[in-house]
Amino acid sequence: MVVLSQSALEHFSVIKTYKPSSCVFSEIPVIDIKNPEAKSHIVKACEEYGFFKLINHDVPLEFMASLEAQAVKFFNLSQSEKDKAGPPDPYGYGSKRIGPNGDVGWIEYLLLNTNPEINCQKTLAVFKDSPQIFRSAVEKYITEVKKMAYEVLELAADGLRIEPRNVLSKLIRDEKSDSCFRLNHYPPCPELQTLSGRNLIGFGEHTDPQIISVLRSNNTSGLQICLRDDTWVSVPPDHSSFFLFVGDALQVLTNGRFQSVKHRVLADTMKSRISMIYFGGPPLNEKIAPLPSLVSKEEDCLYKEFTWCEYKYSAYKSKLADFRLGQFEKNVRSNQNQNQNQNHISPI
Ligand SMILES: C=C1C[C@]23C[C@@]1(O)CC[C@H]2[C@@]12CC[C@H](O)[C@@](C)(C(=O)O1)[C@H]2[C@@H]3C(=O)O
Ligand SMILES: O=C(O)CCC(=O)C(=O)O
Ligand SMILES: [Fe+2]
Repeated sequence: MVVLSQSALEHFSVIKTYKPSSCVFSEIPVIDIKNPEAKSHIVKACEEYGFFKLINHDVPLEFMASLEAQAVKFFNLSQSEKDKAGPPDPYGYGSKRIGPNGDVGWIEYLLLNTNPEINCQKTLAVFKDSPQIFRSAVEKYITEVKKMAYEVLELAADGLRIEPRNVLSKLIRDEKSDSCFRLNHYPPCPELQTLSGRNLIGFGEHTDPQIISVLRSNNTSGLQICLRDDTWVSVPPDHSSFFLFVGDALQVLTNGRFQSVKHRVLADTMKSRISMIYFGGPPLNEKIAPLPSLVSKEEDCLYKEFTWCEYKYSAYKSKLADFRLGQFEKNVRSNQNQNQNQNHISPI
């Protein structure tokens, strides 16, 4: 990614934030996956925040480190080399532009389908003499993270007392599951120092459309989540743990009992942030609707049924900050309420 002069920054969004010390998320739910009470802790965190930190997992730290090293190797290549893995369609390398509808951020990324057969040739080709090293680092990491995500969804089903316990996990375990994986790089932006009290958006606010997202980053901060009272809080980084996000599809499956969490990433002046995120999605033809065991009366059912393909299609027509679930609610909210993006983002 090319380093830009300050005048060139004007295409990006900046926001005013509170002093960093006053908005650190100190109450972040930390869940030990091996704790016998983990199932109820997961349910509580998904209800209250749609987000939690997971510790004591079995994903080997060396898998995280090897993949991070491969990501650094890729992002350190020249711009012209990286561009050979783009543009994202949606898979492949992208820089600054996120999605097809005009969103931009201080970011470059690689978006991959978790099925290695789909569309990753152009990315592998960039690794010239060592594509197999990159591919194996991605596969080893994803295999372990998926196992952990299945277990989390099974614990969530136990905590919700729904049966069978794989009712949620089977959706992302299916060999046709439409899951994807993203490596993000947020370069440092020294020019930010002159924009006192303002922050540059790395990845704009949004909810993830899938069932569950599992994020791991290096030790650089930047991730923020939006609490129920609409305040943004910074999540202290922890490179050996995972951060899990409830996605829109899980919100629908639980009839709104779990809520997808709005999150965003701010760029840092000095440090590079590298993150890797697994997005567990259902098969394209899977019908998504509130699970009958979580809806006591028909009139309490909050969402219309849709296929994952329909939701994904509509997501790709939306902008990052749009409230994508609105059109699938049974009692469609007014346009004004549907716009959740109430933060004041201004060009520089
Ligand atoms: C602006 C967009 C990028 C996105 C597709 C979309 O049209 C709206 C949802 C975005 C998002 C957010 C979570 C994941 O990073 C992602 C891969 C996804 O599934 O939905 C991205 C999409 C993308 O970058 O292609
Ligand atoms: O890079 C990060 O830390 C989060 C990015 C994110 O939310 C996403 O890729 O959907
Ligand atoms: Fe996200």
